[in-house]
Amino acid sequence: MNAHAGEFDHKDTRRFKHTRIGIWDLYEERQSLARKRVSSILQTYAPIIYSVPLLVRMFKDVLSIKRCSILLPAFLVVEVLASLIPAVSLWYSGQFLRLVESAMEARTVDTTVLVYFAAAHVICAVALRFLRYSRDCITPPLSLYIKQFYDERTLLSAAPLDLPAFQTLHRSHAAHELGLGLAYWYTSAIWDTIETLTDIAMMLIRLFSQLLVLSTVMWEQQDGLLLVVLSFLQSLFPWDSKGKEAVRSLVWAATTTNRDFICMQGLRGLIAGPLYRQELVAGNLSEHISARFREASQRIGHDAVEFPELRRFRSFKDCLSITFIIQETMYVLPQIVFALRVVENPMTTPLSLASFIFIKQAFNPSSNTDSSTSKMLSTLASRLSRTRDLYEIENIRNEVVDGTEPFPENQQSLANGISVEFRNVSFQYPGRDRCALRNVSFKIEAGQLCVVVGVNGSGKSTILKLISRIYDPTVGTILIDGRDIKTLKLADLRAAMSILFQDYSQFPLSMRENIGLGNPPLAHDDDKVREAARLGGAEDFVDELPEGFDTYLTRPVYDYYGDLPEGTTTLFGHPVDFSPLNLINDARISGDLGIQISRGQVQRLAISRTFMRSLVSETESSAGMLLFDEPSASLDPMAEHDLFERLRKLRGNKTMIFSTHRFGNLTQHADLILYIDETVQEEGTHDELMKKGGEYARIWNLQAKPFI
Ligand SMILES: Nc1ncnc2c1ncn2[C@@H]1O[C@H](COP(=O)(O)OP(=O)(O)OP(=O)(O)O)[C@@H](O)[C@H]1O
Repeated sequence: MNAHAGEFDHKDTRRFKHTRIGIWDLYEERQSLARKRVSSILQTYAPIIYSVPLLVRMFKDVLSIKRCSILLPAFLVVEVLASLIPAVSLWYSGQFLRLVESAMEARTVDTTVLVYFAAAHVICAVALRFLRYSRDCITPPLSLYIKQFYDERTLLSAAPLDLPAFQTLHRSHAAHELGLGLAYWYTSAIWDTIETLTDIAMMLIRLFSQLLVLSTVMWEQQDGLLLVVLSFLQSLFPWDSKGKEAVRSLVWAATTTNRDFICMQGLRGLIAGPLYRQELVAGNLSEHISARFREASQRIGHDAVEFPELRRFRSFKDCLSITFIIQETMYVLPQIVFALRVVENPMTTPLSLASFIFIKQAFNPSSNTDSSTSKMLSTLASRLSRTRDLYEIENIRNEVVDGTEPFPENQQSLANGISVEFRNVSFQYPGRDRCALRNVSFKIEAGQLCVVVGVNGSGKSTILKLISRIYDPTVGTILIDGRDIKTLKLADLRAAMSILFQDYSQFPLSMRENIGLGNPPLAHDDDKVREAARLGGAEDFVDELPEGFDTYLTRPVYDYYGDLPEGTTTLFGHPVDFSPLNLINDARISGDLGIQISRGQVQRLAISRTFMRSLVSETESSAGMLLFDEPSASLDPMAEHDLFERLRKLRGNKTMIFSTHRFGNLTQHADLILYIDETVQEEGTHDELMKKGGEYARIWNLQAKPFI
């Protein structure tokens, strides 16, 4: 779609026409018939016209790559020469045609000239082969360097994005592709665009040079030029409508609100996604899903398809419209003109039949690939849009604005903890109507142990996310050591605290790196990594893994295999068995070979990462505040008990904030308990809140009851 975000207001019925196509709602910009025709041509060439600045930027960037500054011009020179050769060849064919015509009239032929033409033809053919060979030599390194350059550049642009910006990116069109990781194939868009652009440019050079040659050759023939121009125009514009969609406006969008179709797509994703398979099998869900899918599909009927399919199917009838019939006629226009002129002047044929056939052949769809022109252009449109997406990533700005003041002023002060104060803070997640936090105020003094408790969805995690500035409050102020959090440099703020999120993840890296990333400056220090693993309770199980700390649980690289599946035999009877390759991997890097760790072990790994930052690096970079969001959710009671013991012993005077809905282990040691439900409902120590007999006391008693 060519409309930019914000311009497309489908509710504006004066500008946009709404059509229902099966389950899809199509919104198209209204256009007059004349505009529609222009627009159909524009639609074909518009991607190039609109993208000129983007293309200039892209070529500049590519030329700035060291080796490409030579390879790209060389590639273009070879391409230009190769596309001029058909014109040279055509010139000789024209001369040859004249020779034959005069030979037929005079009944004699000059053999020297004949040999000269034959030799010229052979030289053209050899030169063309040589140029194609040169192109094949230049293309692989050129495309490789370009891909590598953009691969790195995209990764570097996406890496510093904060969470809101990244989520915005994910909601956008680009993210759909980006979701596949900053995939290598995605960055190939640049090379694909260059290749398609070159193909189109060369096709135009070929056509124009042939036009020039033909005009010269046909100059003296009465209707020669007219027929040359008519045939040329056919080649230039995508008049042919065979199998193509009906003309549509440049600005359009299609959406569906059909719940059955949406559900069907969801079920498709559920079946395809490796993440869900375990639960599908365990929950015996396959039959249910199949039945749901069939039910929904039957309800929708034949319209249960993606929009382009449905649109193509429906637009068959458009192919019978008057416009399309006129277009078809355009194809045979040169023949009609030729026939009419012959009928008009039967005695003095304005153009010989041989010349006419010659012109037709010069613009023959199969020899000039003009039938694929529109296909090339539509391919270019999609490639350009991928290229634009790629550049868009660089333009995305972080939503959490960096502060300017260093923090803390004195690094030693971190050892005594950091204070946090919320003043009338409210927060609404982007796209949500409801507040996750409403008018929250509290103060946690430096060095205090604070436990935030509350039921599911009460806003506990959100408090921690605001303290670490994953998001900024919608209203209100947060003070860190008495200073507005927004004024502090983000890097300093985050270095001064360590946070373990509830939705921690296991990175697709080795165990060592999974832990080491908690504190990158110390990641190379094996002793520190091991110590962090011990404190986080991960050391024992990591040691038992096949490669110990070098083990990868998920292999981040895919292997590629031939087309014959494992277990079959080749034509010569050799069994196809890829297991030796697996063994190589087994020795080097395990991943995806059946190694799985439990959820609790993944949590221990994440805790070890937090320890790496907060406790191991006492001297190098000390964190003054430790934030833990449900750190023991997947731990067994022993592990939970040990973890809290270790944490309390190691924390010294640092501020520690826990979020939990399990009250027992921690709350009794807390200096401050915040009972949250959208806002602070109760506040105090365990004894104070028990005495108060409010909601905290009620839930505590509820949890303690089975043990008393
Ligand atoms: N990324 C998000 N986008 C939109 N809404 C969110 C997001 N994260 C949380 N919410 C919503 O904000 C509210 C508070 O969520 P929060 O995660 O802070 O609760 P919690 O008390 O930590 O819950 P739990 O005990 O289940 O972890 C909930 O209604 C939740 O649905």
